[in-house]
Amino acid sequence: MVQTSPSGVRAGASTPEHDPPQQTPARISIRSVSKVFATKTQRTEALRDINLEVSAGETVSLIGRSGCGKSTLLRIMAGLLPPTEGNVLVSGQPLWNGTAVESGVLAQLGVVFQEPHLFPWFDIRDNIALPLKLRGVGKAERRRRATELAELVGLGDFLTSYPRELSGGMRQRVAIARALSRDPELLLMDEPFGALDALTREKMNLELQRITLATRATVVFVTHDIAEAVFIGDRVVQLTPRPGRIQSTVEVGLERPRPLDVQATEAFGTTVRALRHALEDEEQS
Ligand SMILES: Nc1ncnc2c1ncn2[C@@H]1O[C@H](COP(=O)(O)OP(=O)(O)OP(=O)(O)O)[C@@H](O)[C@H]1O
Repeated sequence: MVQTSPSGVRAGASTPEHDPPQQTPARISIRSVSKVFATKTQRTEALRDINLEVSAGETVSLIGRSGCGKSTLLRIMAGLLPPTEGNVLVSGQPLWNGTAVESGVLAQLGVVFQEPHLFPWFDIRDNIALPLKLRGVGKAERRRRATELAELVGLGDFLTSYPRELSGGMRQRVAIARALSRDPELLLMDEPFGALDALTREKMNLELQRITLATRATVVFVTHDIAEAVFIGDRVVQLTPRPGRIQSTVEVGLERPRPLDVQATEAFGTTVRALRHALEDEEQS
């Protein structure tokens, strides 16, 4: 386990000031992002000067106490909320052009939320294929790809079922398959398993690992749960609230694929304890 500087930027990673030439751009790069929510009566500085690089194929977990800005950061990365300052680069291309989003860059992203947001009147195959339909992909190709993805997430036998016929974990797997349907460069996940019971959640953690290893997807994963963050992440980035800033970054040096019982190992326990102490220290300061 390696803990890096409070800036959260690893040694050698690019920063706005020092852009290494001839280096493959990070899959996603958050450059000096700040976000202020302002109304007539209230001003909330949700994020201040966030810098973070995520490499291709890497999974980064974002943790922090409620209100520290995790969802705000993910929404900015997903093109749903413009930053007040700074920008997000996807494979070196700016996502934001002022308050407008570059649709070509947006097309490289897949997003999964806590609620799967499936269409009840579409069967599983059509739910998975919806982004392809919106992009004008022909029916035969859509069906082929949706079938392949349903199999990838373990739902090959449920292609013609409807969302109401599936469990919460299965519905969330449909949402993951749908997010993967466009072959995204990057999968952004905001508490995707937060509404599931503990056992289903563990199973989904394993599933996500299997899917990301199979697709080599780059993932940014928001969670409240420290153990989940460590199990899922190659790195865990801790945000601190008011304003949201990166407090620390922990490298998780556990090999993949990780079985569930990796959680009983000393290395796993040490990483979880270090993060818990960091969160407790922050609470007392
Ligand atoms: N649309 C908004 N308008 C005003 N303030 C907002 C808005 N969205 C978020 N905030 C504020 O920004 C801060 C960060 O909120 P955010 O939802 O990003 O935190 P979070 O870490 O995801 O919290 P949680 O873990 O509880 O989901 C909070 O103080 C919140 O009140």
